[in-house]
Amino acid sequence: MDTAEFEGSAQTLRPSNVAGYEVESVKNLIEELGYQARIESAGSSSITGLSMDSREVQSGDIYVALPGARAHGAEFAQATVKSGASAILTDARGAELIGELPESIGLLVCEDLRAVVGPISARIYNSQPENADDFSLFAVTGTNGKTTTTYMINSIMQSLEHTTGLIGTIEIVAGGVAIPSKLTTPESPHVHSLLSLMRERGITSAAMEVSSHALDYRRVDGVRYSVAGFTNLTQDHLDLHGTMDSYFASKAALFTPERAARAVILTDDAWGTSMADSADQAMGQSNVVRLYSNMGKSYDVAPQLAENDWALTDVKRSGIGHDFTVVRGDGVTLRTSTQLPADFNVSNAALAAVMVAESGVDLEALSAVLKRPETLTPLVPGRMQLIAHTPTALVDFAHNPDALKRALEAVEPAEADGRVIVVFGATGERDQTKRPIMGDIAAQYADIVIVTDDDPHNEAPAPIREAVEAGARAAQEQGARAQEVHNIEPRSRAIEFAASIAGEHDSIVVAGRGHETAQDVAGEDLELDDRVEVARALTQQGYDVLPDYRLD
Ligand SMILES: CC(=O)N[C@H]1[C@@H](OP(=O)(O)OP(=O)(O)OC[C@H]2O[C@@H](n3ccc(=O)[nH]c3=O)[C@H](O)[C@@H]2O)O[C@H](CO)[C@@H](O)[C@@H]1O[C@H](C)C(=O)N[C@@H](C)C(=O)N[C@H](CCC(=O)O)C(=O)O
Ligand SMILES: Nc1ncnc2c1ncn2[C@@H]1O[C@H](COP(=O)(O)OP(=O)(O)OP(=O)(O)O)[C@@H](O)[C@H]1O
Repeated sequence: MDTAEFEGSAQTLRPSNVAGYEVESVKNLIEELGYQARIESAGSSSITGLSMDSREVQSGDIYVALPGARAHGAEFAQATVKSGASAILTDARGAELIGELPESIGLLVCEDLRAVVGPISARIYNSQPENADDFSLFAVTGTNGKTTTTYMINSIMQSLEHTTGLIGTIEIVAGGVAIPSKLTTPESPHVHSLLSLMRERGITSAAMEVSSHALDYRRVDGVRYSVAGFTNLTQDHLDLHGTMDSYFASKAALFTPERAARAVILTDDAWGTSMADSADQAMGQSNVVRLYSNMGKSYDVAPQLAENDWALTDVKRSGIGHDFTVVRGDGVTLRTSTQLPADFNVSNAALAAVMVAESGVDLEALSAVLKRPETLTPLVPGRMQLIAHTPTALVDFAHNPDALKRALEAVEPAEADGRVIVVFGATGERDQTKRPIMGDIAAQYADIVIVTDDDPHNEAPAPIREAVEAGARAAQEQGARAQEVHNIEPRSRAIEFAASIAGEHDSIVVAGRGHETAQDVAGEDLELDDRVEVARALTQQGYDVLPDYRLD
């Protein structure tokens, strides 16, 4: 693989084999999709790319000027002419805003812009050629576990000798080469250009995180996954979705025949069951697979399984992880293990294994690679990432109530005098209702609660901390476990404090920021890597840390 050719970001990289399109053919495609479009000006330049952001327009692009929450994309259309745009696709209001355009630039008007931009991107970039079954494309959605599960799928597919791609929160990787990106799920023009680029470079399997934002903003329209998986649904992102029901509806949109050939749904609670029922209705029962994982714990009595459903059994603690088996209703059995800590990683690993099994790979080959302990133990940066053994110190990305609870449960010290110490905060300008709830959970599952800043963004940090602290103190008053609740900023000092009070038998969890290396405070990115801070603070206290984090 030629790494030099990947220089650029998900926002700028384009496949090379792109046929040109005329404005007329884009109009025809919109009509084929069942929407209306009208040509204001045919223009004279061929369309070879697509962009939804004026700042990313490249020569030959059709610029899709959308109305947004803050601006109308049409306000930036004139700038795209200078960047070499061939045409502009906008709505009637956008067409008015744009004003005069040079004759060579096409202008197409349609009122359903978000609905058409994905399929148009798919066509322009030919991202999923018809009858091409040589590419396995996996999608994972759910509140928590998307990144971890996609890393696990990626690792399995690599073990099966595929050249793989990964698209998600931490990074986009194509054939081992990282491509910088801004979003968990990039905008649809980027998704389609990346998929096409991956095909061009000989990649045969990709795993992708699909956020609820992506489904709401139609970033994966025009993509059809071989297998789509669901992890779980718990409180998060209510600032966008308003209610859990509407959050559920956003996620359910992935499990439709247009978007996925097959679905694997973790069915551990009422949301999982509803998701599987909804998928049954949309995709037909034979294409929907239920996976019963009992939240990552062994079933004493395995549930009654339909022929194509799976269940987790025989979970046994092994090192910091677990050995386990997944069994299908028809008797197929896969025994495997993961060394990533926590019950939820057993669920994630089971989901990854079953999604790959359901993608049509050879089950004997799969069974063989799953026997290797490393297959389901990829390094997932900032997810339950161990920094030191004594005391146990982990950096984790838990930034919502369920993840925090389950991360804290997973680090319960083995020794009677061991305590759980948690350092965390809440993000500014996001779901405010989470703040006291996370404080409450911390006080219930930790002995020492240290509230600090997460990414305040443009919100004042002190009131965010106070809201979290109030939740912890209220729980404490009701007899929760926490002996102490502290409110300390900045985050590095909170981590230092945790290290300074930690005894050898304690567990420290620094939660919320995971792999992130910059903290957004009032629009300024301050350098901050929890893993480095934890290592530094523990080293100062005379504790040893894992080799990757030893200071020179
Ligand atoms: C809340 C949210 O998701 N907003 C998305 C939305 O923005 P918006 O409606 O406010 O757009 P706007 O700023 O009014 O601009 C309108 C249009 O003008 C364009 N524009 C704007 C300025 C300019 O100079 N030139 C230009 O072309 C914009 O690209 C946009 O198309 O539409 C834009 C274009 O489609 C998205 O880029 C933008 O995502 C922003 C960047 C974002 O940060 N989204 C986050 C919250 C997100 O999607 N996160 C999820 C993960 C969540 C999780 O699981 O934690 C993700 O998948 O990453
Ligand atoms: N299956 C799970 N159930 C509950 N919590 C989980 C699960 N898997 C991971 N977590 C917790 O959620 C955090 C985020 O995990 P991960 O990054 O894999 O999920 P994600 O869905 O990609 O999250 P995000 O969309 O916020 O990036 C982890 O650090 C861990 O605390």
